[in-house]
Amino acid sequence: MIALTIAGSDSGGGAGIQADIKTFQEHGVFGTSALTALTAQNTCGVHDVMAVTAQFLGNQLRAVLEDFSVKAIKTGMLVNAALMKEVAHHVQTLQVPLVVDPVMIAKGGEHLMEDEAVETLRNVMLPLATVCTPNIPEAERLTGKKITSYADMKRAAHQLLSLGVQCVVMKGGHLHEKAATDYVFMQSGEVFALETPRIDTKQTHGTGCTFSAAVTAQLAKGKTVRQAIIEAKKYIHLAIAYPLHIGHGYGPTNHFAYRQQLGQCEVHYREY
Ligand SMILES: Nc1ncnc2c1ncn2[C@@H]1O[C@H](COP(=O)(O)OP(=O)(O)O)[C@@H](O)[C@H]1O
Ligand SMILES: Cc1ncc(COP(=O)(O)O)c(N)n1
Repeated sequence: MIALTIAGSDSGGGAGIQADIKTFQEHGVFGTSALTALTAQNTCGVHDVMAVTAQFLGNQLRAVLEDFSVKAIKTGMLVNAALMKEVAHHVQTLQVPLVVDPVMIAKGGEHLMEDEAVETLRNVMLPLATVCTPNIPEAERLTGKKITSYADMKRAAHQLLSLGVQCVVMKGGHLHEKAATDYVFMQSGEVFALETPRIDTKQTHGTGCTFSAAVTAQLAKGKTVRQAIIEAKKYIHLAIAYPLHIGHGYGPTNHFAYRQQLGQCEVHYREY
């Protein structure tokens, strides 16, 4: 099985392309990549960003897509509107699931996407997405409305579904302090919540990338969207629950924890 990640490089190895490829590998999926940017980054912050040109991104995508039978694709840090349009140009005719993680701001507050690119992310990338995985601030930015309750989240999800996204995973951790709950809204009208205990930790660098890469790996293996999201939730929970304790800031998650069976993870599933 082969998956493709289109994202930025994190020199610290916990987020971005590095997190994606490690996650693919841990799921038994061969990872290919197209880089949108290099970041000089560690667990303490992002020190510098160098974006590639749209032409160079296009060359990487062509090289990968003309040689490999890619079964699922994810996008992470896309930087600017020109790179988003280049990605859309290459993926829009492919009949493979696309996971769009709308990466905007790093945990340390540094911008990973130009502000004005939000419109292109919404109008060009989201209509192509099988799954979109915003956290609350990203969903607020995409919809232009504040989210402080389940009702707000539902309204925002429906706004995103109306753009053509097949499934919206609202990472609602920001609303429920005691649990890490994600709310899943499907184009079919199905809604369910996935809940795991919230781990009290600072070692959350790359959680969003890792979660969306796990969804992508599962889709590449032929799992349904629902199965992929549930398995990814287990993967990210274990990666957070058994940290590596490396770096001096917000440490990375443990990409090995799931395959090495370091612990159990019960995902509490609730239908709405
Ligand atoms: N402290 C935590 N304990 C358990 N799960 C968490 C914790 N923080 C985040 N998660 C889970 O990790 C996944 C990624 O979410 P999140 O950290 O909100 O993404 P992002 O990096 O985009 O902000 C979600 O499934 C979320 O529920
Ligand atoms: C290259 C790159 N891409 C994405 C993120 C966001 O990380 P997170 O998964 O913690 O939101 C990051 N810090 N660096």
